[in-house]
Amino acid sequence: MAVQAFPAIAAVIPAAGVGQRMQADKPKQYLRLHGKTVLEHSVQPLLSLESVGQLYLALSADDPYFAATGLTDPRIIRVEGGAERVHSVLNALQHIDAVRYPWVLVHDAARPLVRRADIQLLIERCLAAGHGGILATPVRDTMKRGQQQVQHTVDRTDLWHALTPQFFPTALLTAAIGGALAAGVAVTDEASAMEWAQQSVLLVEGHSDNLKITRPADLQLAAFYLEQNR
Ligand SMILES: Nc1ccn([C@@H]2O[C@H](COP(=O)(O)OP(=O)(O)OP(=O)(O)O)[C@@H](O)[C@H]2O)c(=O)n1
Ligand SMILES: C[C@](O)(CO)[C@H](O)COP(=O)(O)O
Repeated sequence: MAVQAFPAIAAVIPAAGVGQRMQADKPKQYLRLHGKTVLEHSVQPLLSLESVGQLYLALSADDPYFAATGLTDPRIIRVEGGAERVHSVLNALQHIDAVRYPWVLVHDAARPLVRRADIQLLIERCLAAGHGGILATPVRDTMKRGQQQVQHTVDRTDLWHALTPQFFPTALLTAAIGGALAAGVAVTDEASAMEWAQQSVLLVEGHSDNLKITRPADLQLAAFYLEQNR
């Protein structure tokens, strides 16, 4: 029996989106990428961690695609998604026994290139710090705010792209998301809710190829990255 290096961890995969920006004939998490669905690629690195005891997959109630994936790991528990990503995540969190699984990883189904090593680094850094955190990459371009015209340049000092997974104490995160939603706060990632709850959030630099499949060109880019010796 291998010694468990980390405490028991639950994982949540929000996978109930329709992928409107992808303009595809099915939700982007079910598009094929190197012989597997995007979802399978996104889930595999989390399932490869012995410390992940349960993986909650938030799917649309009428999802007709999941059954055809190769995802049969007994740790996978299907739950119903919600109107927005945050509702899918919260519904999954509310199924977790936070005593048995005191920590939770939340990872987008649309991020198929996440590296196992980056997930392990996130967990190690957060456990050492004693609070949660996120994988992120520093912004490299000059950033502008505006619509048709530039309003102004945004100072990019200490500016990061938030990625996933995001890793937090289960009970704290569940309470923070519920509170932030009740307060009318826009919660587009788990860290937004933890910031609202005035909890510390660690920034852990991950690889910039951990992209979110969002628009059509992203799938080709993901395939290109997979062909590199990563
Ligand atoms: N109601 C929703 C909306 C999104 N997601 C998931 O949240 C992740 C990130 O969201 P996003 O990239 O915005 O996916 P979609 O909402 O599907 O994309 P779009 O906004 O283009 O429709 C995806 O894995 C998506 O499946 C979810 O579980 N439940
Ligand atoms: C959670 C996330 O991937 C972090 O960057 C991002 O906020 C998801 O945003 P989306 O609009 O739901 O794609």
